[in-house]
Formats: sequence, structure tokens, C-alpha cells
Amino acid sequence: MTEPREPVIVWFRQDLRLSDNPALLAARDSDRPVLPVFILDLESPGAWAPGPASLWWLHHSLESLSRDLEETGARLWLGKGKADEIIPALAREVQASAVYWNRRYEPWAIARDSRLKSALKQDGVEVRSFNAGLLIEPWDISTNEGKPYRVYTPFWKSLKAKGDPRAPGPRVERLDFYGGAPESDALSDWNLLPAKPDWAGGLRETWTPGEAGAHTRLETFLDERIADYDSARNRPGIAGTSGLSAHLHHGEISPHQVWHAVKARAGGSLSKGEDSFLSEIGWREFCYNLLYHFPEFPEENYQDKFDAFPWKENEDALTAWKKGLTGYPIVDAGMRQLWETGWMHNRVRMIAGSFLVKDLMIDWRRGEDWFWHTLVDADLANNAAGWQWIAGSGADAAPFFRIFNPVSQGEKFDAQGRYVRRWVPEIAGLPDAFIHKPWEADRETLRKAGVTLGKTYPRPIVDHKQARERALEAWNEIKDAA
Ligand SMILES: Cc1cc2nc3c(=O)[nH]c(=O)nc-3n(C[C@H](O)[C@H](O)[C@H](O)COP(=O)(O)OP(=O)(O)OC[C@H]3O[C@@H](n4cnc5c(N)ncnc54)[C@H](O)[C@@H]3O)c2cc1C
Repeated sequence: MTEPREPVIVWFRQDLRLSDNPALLAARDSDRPVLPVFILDLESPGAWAPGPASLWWLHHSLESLSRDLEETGARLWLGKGKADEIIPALAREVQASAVYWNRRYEPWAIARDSRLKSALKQDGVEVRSFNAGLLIEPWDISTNEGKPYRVYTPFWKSLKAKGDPRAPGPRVERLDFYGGAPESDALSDWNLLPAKPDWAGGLRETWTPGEAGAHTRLETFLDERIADYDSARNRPGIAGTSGLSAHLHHGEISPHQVWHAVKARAGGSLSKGEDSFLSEIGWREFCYNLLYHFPEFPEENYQDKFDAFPWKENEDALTAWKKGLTGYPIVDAGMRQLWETGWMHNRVRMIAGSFLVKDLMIDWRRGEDWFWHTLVDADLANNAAGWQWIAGSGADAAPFFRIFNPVSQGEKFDAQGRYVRRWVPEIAGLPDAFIHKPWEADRETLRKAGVTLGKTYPRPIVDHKQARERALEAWNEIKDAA
């Protein structure tokens, strides 16, 4: 008679893939049966539980992961609730000898995982965690003084000086599946998809969540776009970027896979486009580095002097911003792209973010919150760093007094108005000269374009010049504080 073999639980989290998945590989190689598990834990993150757009993505990503696991001979076990309660209970029930997972870096996740680790160890269960999501662990990179980096350029130089990150691991093709787990939840019972109303049509049209979708995106980007990335990445009217952010966030592809795919195509030295693209992957690393070392970053100004900034409460203006009805076409286009597709071009995130924080003087955390709910790539590290960068309150942030002008930004980066016409169709008939400033068009031009300001499209909700002065006055009040 063969001995019953105690399984290894592989706890999937933000690593929803079968290739280059260190925890899964270690379990496969452990010579024990494997039980793959995902827990929908909406309690542990508190205010940072994933928003509706992220949950839409998660549903499809889990469907894809389940299908892929079935091809290896395994089934994904689903449970809902506090992971630090469910995992130990499950481990006891199946008499697991080990639980493996890949690390996360959000403060709430670190706290939960260390609680869980102690509980499992007390039960005599082996626990191993791995790095699957970052090129470098935040504790493995520091300045010459042994301090965390606060400025991107030296951080990136130092990361590159360490040489290529590890090569991606292979795809797991077969698993010795442990079939004795209690009944799993059904994914459909979690109701992660919107029903009434179903607002996800634009998301479905735009994205293919899952590991296969991630690799198709990367291949298409490398084949068609990376050569021009350095210049095209700032033009929202063309598909000039990779669109990989949500895939990276959910761990359907690893930065190691991206890095080595770029390097393999490049051969010897990197082109401008390749170099520039990898440096954006470097920004992602930098943001995680900040989040790890400054865990209050998503909620608190990194620079304390911003605590005294006189933010305005203005719900009407906030609503106009969210709905893409500010009267500034590039801002409105971005906010509508976000609502429709769950994604916004990086250049426009900066313009729309600046408009909220500086023109409307609304606290950056209100913008962070809206992005958190609406982005399919909503990511605690990148979102917080993006907003603090915009607000000027962050580490290595844009200085507050550099205030984006939404008209000249539009004219520079969307010169032919392609982006604005796509997302703000009610002004599409305006000539290029007015597409970023409809209020300057004469009556006849507006009439020909079918635009009635204040009716078919709003007048600007603030005058940028005055708003800029008001913001600078507020900045002058706090700028000399320690
Ligand atoms: C206010 C604001 C909020 C943001 N919120 C998020 C967020 O919640 N999640 C998120 O992934 N990114 C966020 N970003 C960063 C950036 O806008 C997106 O990563 C990028 O637009 C995603 O598109 P892409 O995959 O085509 O990027 P690409 O240009 O193809 O870049 C490749 C990858 O590099 C990383 N990256 C690129 N730019 C940045 C950046 N500035 N900071 C950190 N990582 C970067 C992303 O993982 C991205 O997928 C935010 C930026 C701003 C200004």
C-alpha cells in the first residue's frame, strides 16, 4: 500500500500564470501532489480592496488560469474570505505539508502574510515565499549609505548595474494534482462582473485578460511598436505603448519575461525605443521600492509640508472631472477613455491628474481613489506614486509650480486632435486649430461643427490662467515649510 502523500498548497495571488512562476515550479518539483488555490480576500486590504474594474479583470484572469491549470491535470480551488483564516483551515483539512506563494509588497499584504506564516509554522506546515513580480526585491537595493533610493535615476542606474535579472522559469505543463480538497466556490458565485448595468462593454472590446493575452500583447508590441516607443509613447492618439500594465499588475506576465524578451530581440545593444521601454519597467520597480520603504505613501503626503496645502472641497468640479465634462477636451477625453476602457494613456493621466490637483485644487487622494475604482491596472504602488508625482508631494516628484497647461499639452501631444475626436465626439467637427480650445472658436466655426458651448459641450469649468495663479499662491503659502 502506498503512503498517503501530503499536498503542497500553491496560493496564487498576483501571479496568475503558469510560466515563470517560482512558487508553482517549486511545488511541482517537490515530489508531492499540488493543490492550486486562489482566495478572494476583500477584507484584508481594507480601503485598498480591488475596485470594480480590477475585479472585472480578475474574473477573466481566473477563468483563464483555471483553463490553463486544467490542461496540466489540476483544478484551481477557490475560496472567499480572510486568507489568513482560510489557508490554515484548508491546510489542516487536507493535511498539507507545505504552502508556497509568491510575494506581494502592499503593507496590508505584508502584515497579513507574516501573520499567516507564523500560524502555519505553528501548525508544523512548511512555508516558502518567492519573488515573482519584481526584478529586484526592495531590500536588495540601496544607496551607498545603505538607505532606500528616493530618486529614480540613481535607482535605475544601480538596478541596471547589477546585470540582467534571473532568466524566466519554464512553463508548468503537468502537475500531480491533489484531488482531495473540500468543495470549491464557483467563480460565477463571486459576482465579479457587472450585471445591471453592464458597464464592461468597452473593457471587453479592449482587453484579453489572462496569460495568453499578456504574451500576445508583448509580442505585438515588440513586433510593431517598440522601435518608435521613445517618441510614440507620449502621443495618446496612437497605440504607441505596450498596454501591459494590467497584465503586469495581475502577474499574468513577469517583468523578468518582459526584460528578457526585449533583450533577446535587441541582440547586442538596446535601441532607443527598447532602452526607453525598459526604463518604464524600471519606474514600476521604483514605485514598489517607494511603497515598501514608505508604506504610508498611498495615504500620506511624502513631503510633510503638503499637509498644510489648502485643498478645496468642490463636489461639482470633482463630478465634472470624473465624467469628462470639464470643458478642456484633452482632460475630458482622458476621463472618458478611463470610464469606457478602464485605462488611460500615461501622458493624459498626467494632464488630467494635474488639472484635478492644480486647476481644481482638489486633494490628489480623491483622484487616486477614482483611478483605483476605474483602472483595470489599478496598482497601489504605481497609482500612489503617479498621484504624488503629479501633486508635487512625492519623492522625486514634478515640482508643484510646473503646472500643465491642458491646451498646450493637447496641442503638443495630440496635434491633429485624433485622441480628442475619438473620445469627445461632440466636438469632432471642429478644425484642428480649435480642437483643444473650443471656446476660442468664432460662432460660425462652432455652428458649422455643430457645437453649442454650454449645451452640446461644456464651457471650461475654470479659467486655466486664473486657476494656475490661485494654485501658485497656495503653493507659496506652504513651500517654505520644513
Ligand atoms: C496619476 C497616475 C496614476 C497612475 N496609476 C497607475 C496604476 O494604478 N497602475 C499602473 O500600472 N500604472 C499607473 N500609472 C503609470 C502609467 O500611466 C501606466 O503604467 C501606463 O500608462 C500603462 O500603460 P502601458 O502598459 O501601455 O505602459 P508602457 O508605456 O507600455 O510601459 C510599460 C510598463 O511600465 C510600467 N510603467 C510605465 N509607466 C510607469 C509609471 N509612470 N510608473 C510606474 N510604472 C510605469 C507599467 O507597468 C507599464 O505597463 C499612473 C500614472 C499616473 C500619472
